[in-house]
Amino acid sequence: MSARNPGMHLDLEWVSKVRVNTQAVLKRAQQIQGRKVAKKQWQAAWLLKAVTCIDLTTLAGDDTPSNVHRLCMKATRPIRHDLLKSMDMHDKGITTAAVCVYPSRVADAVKSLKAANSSLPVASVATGFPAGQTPLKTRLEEVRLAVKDGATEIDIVINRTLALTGQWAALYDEIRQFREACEDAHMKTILAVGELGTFTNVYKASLVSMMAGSDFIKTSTGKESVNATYPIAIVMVRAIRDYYLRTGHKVGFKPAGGIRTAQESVVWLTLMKEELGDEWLDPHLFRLGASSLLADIERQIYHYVTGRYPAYHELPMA
Ligand SMILES: O=C[C@H](O)COP(=O)(O)O
Repeated sequence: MSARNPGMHLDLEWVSKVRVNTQAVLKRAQQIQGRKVAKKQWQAAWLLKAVTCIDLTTLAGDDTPSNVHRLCMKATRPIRHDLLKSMDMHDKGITTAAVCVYPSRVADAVKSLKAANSSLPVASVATGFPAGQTPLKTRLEEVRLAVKDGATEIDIVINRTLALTGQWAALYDEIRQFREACEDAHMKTILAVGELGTFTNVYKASLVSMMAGSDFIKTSTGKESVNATYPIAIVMVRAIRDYYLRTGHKVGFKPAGGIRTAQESVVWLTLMKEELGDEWLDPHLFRLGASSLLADIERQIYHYVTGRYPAYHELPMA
């Protein structure tokens, strides 16, 4: 992770002046999606880069210590060793960026990774994920407990009621409190963009979250009906750019929810490269929140190495 974003005072004048040009955003998103995809070794290199930026996630009601253990093992060895060897990448220490689990499963993940001698970070969603509709006291306690159990990254959800009713000062105060409860754990703030109504609201919520000290802003929980879309990402990364230009603080970006294909991961990397530059093509400033994306990436790498797609049993851990 990079230097933390300390945040700043709430600048309501800046927030109130925000206007987003919807047509321009849609046009830019189309341009980026239309870029020619790199082929062969260039594509394989992009896919390995994407792997290193994944927060490998399981957020299910039926999560158990054993499926969390399996997730952790996959995160430490995301691509089959022989495939990496064929690409001469077997000794590069390729892992995902982190694993991401519910607060009750943090201790399981920490235990599995420790047993595997891995220093991979454990991220935990918190603050009444996914809806955020629990009392503030409970949401704060959840953050503290996840940190106590060993989470070094906390993905908080914002209070959408406050954002939708324009209570930006109250939203800022809540996020500030979450940031304090995180202590040294890095904080990713989930906007749940599919529930914010307008691009202008998404931009305003991004700004307020960064002003309150978020280290990353994240699109979605994966549980809303609209999750990570390219137009919404354009709005959020432009807020990141504007915040950086005004304050000098670099905030990371994490699209999450519904990202399933290797091809999509390349579009996300292209978007980051074109909008924020090469520095944001790194896990300290870019994460892909996904539960099933890695399986498709490994499948495409298998195809690159062998010239054919694998049968199910050939990538059993995918
Ligand atoms: O934060 C990560 C998301 O919840 C993952 O969503 P997904 O299961 O659609 O990949």
